[in-house]
Amino acid sequence: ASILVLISGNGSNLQALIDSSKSGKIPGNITHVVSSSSKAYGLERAAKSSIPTTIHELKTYYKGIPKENKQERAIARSKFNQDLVELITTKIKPDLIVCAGWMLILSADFLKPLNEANIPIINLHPALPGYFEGTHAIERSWEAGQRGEVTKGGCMIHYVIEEVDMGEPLVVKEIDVIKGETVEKWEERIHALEHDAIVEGTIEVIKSLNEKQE
Ligand SMILES: N[C@@H]1O[C@H](COP(=O)(O)O)[C@@H](O)[C@H]1O
Repeated sequence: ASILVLISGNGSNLQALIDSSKSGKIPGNITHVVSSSSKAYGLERAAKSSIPTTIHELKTYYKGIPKENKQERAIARSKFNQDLVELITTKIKPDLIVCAGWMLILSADFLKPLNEANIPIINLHPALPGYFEGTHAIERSWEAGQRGEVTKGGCMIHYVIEEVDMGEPLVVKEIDVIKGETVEKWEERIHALEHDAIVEGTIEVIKSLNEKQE
C-alpha cells in the first residue's frame, strides 16, 4: 500500500511510520509527506529517508487578505483545500492518508472528494475517545487528571470526519493518571503510546483495504 503522511511539526510519529515501513512491520511504503509548515522538522526526517515532500502552507493563501475579511479568507481556505485534494488525487494517488500531527482542520470540501475516491484518512489524537477534542489535549488531560476529574488518559487513532477528533476509533491506548506527575512526564508517556498506536492504526487500515480487494 502507498501511504501519504500529513504533518505540521517535529514528526516523531512520522519517524515511527518510516521505521516500521522500512522494517516491514507496516506492509506498505510512505510515498509522500505533505507538511502544513516549511519549518517542520518532519521534512528533514522524510528527506533523510528519500521520501518526496510538499510544503502546503495556509499563510501563502492568506497573503494580503486582512484578518477581518472573513469572506476572502474563507475563499482562500477553500482554495487551499481544493489544491491539496488536486495534488493528492492527480499526483500522489495514495491508498491511504495518515494525519500524524497535522494541525489544520480537514473540512467537508477536503474530505468529500477523498471519500468519493475511497481513500481512507486516519488521524492521531492524544486523548481518549470523547475527551479533549481539539488542540492542547495533552496539557488539558494532564490538568484534569491532577484535579482528579479523570483517572486515565491516552491516545487514539480514528477515521477523520468533519467533527474534529470525533471519527470512529480504530486504535485506543490508555495510561493511568499518576498524581503529582509533571506534565512533561505525562507528555512523554503519551508520545510513547502514540508511536505504537499510529503504526497499529496504519496496519489496520491496510488490512481492511486488502480485505476489500479480495
Ligand atoms: N496532534 C498531536 O501533535 C503531536 C505531533 O507530534 P510529532 O509526530 O510531530 O512529533 C502528537 O502529540 C499528536 O497527537
